[in-house]
Amino acid sequence: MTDHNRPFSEAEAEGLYRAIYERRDVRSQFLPEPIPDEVLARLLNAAHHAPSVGFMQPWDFVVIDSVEVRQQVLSIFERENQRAADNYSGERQQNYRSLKLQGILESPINLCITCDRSRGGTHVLGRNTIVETDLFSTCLAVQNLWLAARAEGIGVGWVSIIDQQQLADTLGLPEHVYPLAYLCLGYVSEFLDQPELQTKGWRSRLPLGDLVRRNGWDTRLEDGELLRCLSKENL
Ligand SMILES: Cc1cc2c(cc1C)N(C[C@H](O)[C@H](O)[C@H](O)COP(=O)(O)O)c1[nH]c(=O)[nH]c(=O)c1N2
Repeated sequence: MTDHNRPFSEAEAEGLYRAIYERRDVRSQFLPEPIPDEVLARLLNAAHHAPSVGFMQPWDFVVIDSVEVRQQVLSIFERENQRAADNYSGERQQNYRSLKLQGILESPINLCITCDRSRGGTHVLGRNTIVETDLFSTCLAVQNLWLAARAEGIGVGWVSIIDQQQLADTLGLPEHVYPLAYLCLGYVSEFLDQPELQTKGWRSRLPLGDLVRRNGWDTRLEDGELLRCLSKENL
């Protein structure tokens, strides 16, 4: 009988950490080959095993392989991306415009992970005070899928430069269903070592030691073992 309480073997733990560290947001490296349904089903099942407030499971998965629908979503992206570029000027704007921020048509499958805000009725256990916990839960489903996809050699790119209402209309979502994540999925030519925004000089990973505080906001880690270990992790 399997002992479900045993810790992961070293190789299993390493696999999990690999998925975490080598997961990338993918926009430019998609290959057109299709994702077999069997593999897609595994990814959706990984998402479906995410934690959720009151076991609400507020997600649905809208699988989009129609080129026509994807073209409509791309148009929504293009309008919003133009507006986003207007937030910058000069060199920063040029850099922004040079970034590839979606792979809607290049990836074989787009997936909208939605959050049904009414699932489970009016009183969901744990959602009495913080009503956004249904959205948080759905984000965890996205992350489960993202990590499982990495382990399967499949890239995922999250496209959020999109007007949510226009997206909801395009997909015919009911009013109580929120389009939380629009994702592009496909096999890739490579997974980059670093976030693309970092290699393109947009923004770098922050030093972890600067982000850890103790017992309250005002106390940073000045020295000690934890800070030394965190600095090592950062390398
Ligand atoms: C909620 C949310 C929304 C977006 C993203 C992520 C998340 C979590 N990211 C991807 C983001 O840029 C990326 O995760 C970071 O740059 C870090 O890179 P890696 O994911 O580690 O490769 C993203 N990327 C992109 O090209 N277009 C987009 O619209 C978005 N939107």
